[in-house]
Formats: sequence, C-alpha cells, structure tokens
Amino acid sequence: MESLAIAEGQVAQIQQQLKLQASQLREVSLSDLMSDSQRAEQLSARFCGWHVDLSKQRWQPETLRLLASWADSRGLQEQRRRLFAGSIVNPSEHRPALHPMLRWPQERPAPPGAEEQGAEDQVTFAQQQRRRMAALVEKVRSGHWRGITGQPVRDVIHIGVGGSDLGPRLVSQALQETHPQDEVAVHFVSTMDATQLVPLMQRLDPASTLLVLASKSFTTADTQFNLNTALAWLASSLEVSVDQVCEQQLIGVSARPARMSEFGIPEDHQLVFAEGVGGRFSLWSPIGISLAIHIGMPAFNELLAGAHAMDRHFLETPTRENLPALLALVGAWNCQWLNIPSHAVLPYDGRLDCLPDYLQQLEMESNGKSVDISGKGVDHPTCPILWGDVGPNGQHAFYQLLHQGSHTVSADFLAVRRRHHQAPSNLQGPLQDQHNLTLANCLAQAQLMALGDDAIPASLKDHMARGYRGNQPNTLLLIDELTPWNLGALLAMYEHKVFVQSVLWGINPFDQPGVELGKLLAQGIYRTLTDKQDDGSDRINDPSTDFLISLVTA
Ligand SMILES: O=P(O)(O)OC[C@H]1O[C@](O)(CO)[C@@H](O)[C@@H]1O
Repeated sequence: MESLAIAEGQVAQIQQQLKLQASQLREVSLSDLMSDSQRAEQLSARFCGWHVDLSKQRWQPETLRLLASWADSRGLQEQRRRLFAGSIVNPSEHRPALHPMLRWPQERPAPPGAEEQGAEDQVTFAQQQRRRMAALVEKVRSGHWRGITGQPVRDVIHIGVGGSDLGPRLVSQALQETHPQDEVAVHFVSTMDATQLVPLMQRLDPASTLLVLASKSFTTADTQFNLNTALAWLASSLEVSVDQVCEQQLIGVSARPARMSEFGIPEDHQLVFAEGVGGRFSLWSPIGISLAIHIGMPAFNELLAGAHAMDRHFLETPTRENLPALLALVGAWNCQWLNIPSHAVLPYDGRLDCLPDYLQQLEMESNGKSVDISGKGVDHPTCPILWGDVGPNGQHAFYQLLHQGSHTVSADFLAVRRRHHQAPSNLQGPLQDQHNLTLANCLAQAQLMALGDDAIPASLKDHMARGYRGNQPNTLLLIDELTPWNLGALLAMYEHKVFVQSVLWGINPFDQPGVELGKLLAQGIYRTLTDKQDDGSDRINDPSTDFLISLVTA
C-alpha cells in the first residue's frame, strides 16, 4: 500500500512537471525550436537501417526525459515483462495477449516469466499450427490442392473483417511489386454488403477458386454472410452440395475449432490460433494464410522475423532509444498534454495504401477508451482520432486544412529510401525520378507543416500570401526498403506503441466492448427487416429509427 502511495505521488509530481512544460512549449514556435543545429541529431532514433526524425515535434530533450520518467512511474517495465511472459494483461476477458508468442523462435529461450505462465506451450502450439499452415500453403501454391472438378487453385478468396482482413490485406498489397501474383491470385472480401464478392463471383472460375474463412470467433455476421453467399455460388455453379464445397474448397482459420467442425470444415483444412491472440494482433497467426499463399512461406517467415526483431528491440532497449516507446510518448504528449486530438498517417509510398486503415483499427479499437482498467473514468484525452491516406494523394485533398485550417493535427510521415532498384533497366531512370519526386514531396510537406509561414523562401516572401499555420508536429520515419522483414518490424512497432500508451493511460488495450453493442442492436433490427412475424421486442424503439425501418420495409 505504501509503495503504491509513493508511486502515485511520483506520477502526480511528474505529471505536474509535464503540465508546466506543455504550457511553456505552447508559447514557443517549432520554427524557433528547429533553429537549434543539434536538434535533428538529439531528437532522432535508429533501428536496423531506419531513421526516425522526432525533431519536428513540439518538445525538447528535457520533455523526453520527463516523459520517460512518467513511463517508468507508470510501471512500463513491469507491464512489458508481463506482456511477454503471457500474464493476464486483458483482465476484462481474463486473457493474456499472445501475439509476441506467434513470432517467437522456438530455438530462443522463452521470455522471462513465460515458463511460469505456461506461455512456452503457446510458442510450441503456434509453431505447430504454422507447420500445418505451411503444408497447406505449399499444396495450394504447387498446384497439388485440387478442387471438386480436379482443377488446381488459381484464385483464393480470403473472407474476413477487421483484424482478420486488414493485416493480411495490407502486407499483400505492400508486397505486390516485389512478389507478383503469378500462379495463384489472392482476393480480399470484407464488406458485409458483398461489394467485393459480387465482381469476383462474376469473373472467377468456380472450379479453381478456394475460399479461406478467417474469423477468430467464427460468428462475425459480416464474414458468415459473405461465406454463405460464396458457398452458394460455388455449389450452384459446380452443381454440388454446400457440404461438398466445405469439404473440398474451403480452409477455415479460427480460435474455435469446434465451430469450424460444426460448420463442416474437415479437420485437415482447419487452422487454429489461441483465444489469447487479439483479432487486431492476429496477422502473425494462420489468419495470414492467404498472404502466405501470395508471398510464399519464406517471405511470411521473414515478416515474422522482422516483427520478432522489433519485439526484442522493444524488450531490451532503454526507453529513450526505444522506437515503440518513443512513438508512444510523443503521441501521448501531443494528445494528452498539448491537447491535439487528431493524428494523420501519411505514407509516401502507394504500396502502404492500407496502412491508415490498419492503424485505425490497431490504435482506436485498442485505446479508444475513456475508462481505465479498473472501470473508472479517465479525466484526460486518450487515443486521438487517427486517419490518413497515401501522402501524395492527400496533398491534393486534405493538406489544405493541415496547412491553413483551424485544427491542430499531428502526423506520421513514412517514406522508403530505396525503391525500384530491381525494376527493368529501361525503366530505372523514369522510376527513380518518380521516387525522388515522392521523397522531395514528403520532406517538403513535413517542413511546411512544422514551419508554416517561415517555410516561405526569401525570394517569394514579398509575393506570397501568409497564413500558413505551422506548428503541426510530425514524425518522419525513413525505412531503408519495403521488405517483408521491415514490414513485420513496422507493424510490430505500432503494436507496441499502442501497448505503451495503454500503460501510460491505465487502459486495457486488448478488449473492445464498445463494438459489441452495435452488433447486438443490428441483430434486432435485422430480424425486424427480414421476419414479418417479428414484433420488434428485442430492439430499442425510437421514432427516428422506427421511421427509417418503415421506409426500408415499405
Ligand atoms: O475475427 P472475427 O472474430 O471475425 O472478428 C473480426 C473483427 O471484429 C472485431 O471483433 C470487432 O470489430 C475485431 O476486433 C475483429 O478483428
């Protein structure tokens, strides 16, 4: 009790100092801060060929020191140890968070504490499922998987939503250039209204199409309805029963093997992962099978190796050089202490088109909460509103607001140093020009966001209108190359950033109670829309919604 009181006293004192720093730094422009020639070196971090520029943030080295002490006083080291040991870090669901175990190499000693929690068995289980997944991947890629009519697989339809879709889709798209889809094409279907499914059913050959149903719970309506439609399409086109399609042209991935069996998926075609792996952290599990069919197992294993390297970096590096911790600290600083409620993710690489969507789920579903782990309301802002787009396209859309609008917005810029070096030699020149143009735009936009009017070149000062707001804090992440390894490390970095922020804010980042009620209400309204006998007793009535229901059912 006494030590808790001391810790609380210490937290309060550091928070007081942070408040003071924030009020002082609000008065100083980024332009002034950035005039210090040491700053770029002092406020940057490195990791395996990456450079992270934190010098365009509205902070000082002293702020970083204070924030690091804040993290210590919030028990970051102990919480991180508990995460990696497989302790219960998700108390509302009484679960650990086992995503690091999915990429932990068997030959490495287990993380400290893992033995007592039985988490070593989780590493073994994950590896065993990965071997089963590798066998299925090989069978599909080599043409040995045969459908009902004996045809090899030419197309895979991956059906999943949220964490069962965004990660595999992101990495598959990001690696399209270096891993063209030759033999087997992979397609992702997520929206519950069948928007992505309909065109696929119109153009794919049912005889050579394999379905992958990816759903941790195996109950998500979006996914189940897409699956039922896809099964009906295959059964009627091939003139067989739905059961036969389930047996020969469907792979299931879930944490609930009994549900898959009940559905009619043979055990050999089921891949399982632990309940303790959160949906938005499940890319590394067999949820990634369609991605692995696209890029091959060696590249998939590289992705895991990159994520594991980031796990080790996160575990072993002091806070002030620790990338996930630094991003978490600066994010919390912006949001909680500088009151900046909005954060843009701006990749200067079209291959990372899906990154803003992926991070929206990862960050907002995890930390979009205003009650703490003990159920008490928190009295400060937590996760910012996260949004974004491929930077160069955003320049022609919402950047006007970033530069002259009335809102303060923080941003992560992402760019890749080397690209197109494997392109055909006749295209190297023009493609390199495009790459340089992209990098130039990235650097210019980060500069303009930070400096505002002070970014106007002297020669133009007399002719240009003013009013560029500046002071929009941003981080620039420069990655050497977009490889599976770097992508794995990048996504794991953001996972751990989310975890560190949850520790700072005292939030459980591994549940999502806010999502559940919406699903429940939709079920009641769905029954009203489809069942004429339904009396609407299992839903809430309000005149506005009732009127809309009457329009839809008219
Ligand atoms: O994999 P499942 O169980 O189908 O769930 C899909 C997604 O739905 C959610 O539960 C809520 O949107 C996410 O957390 C999850 O990634």
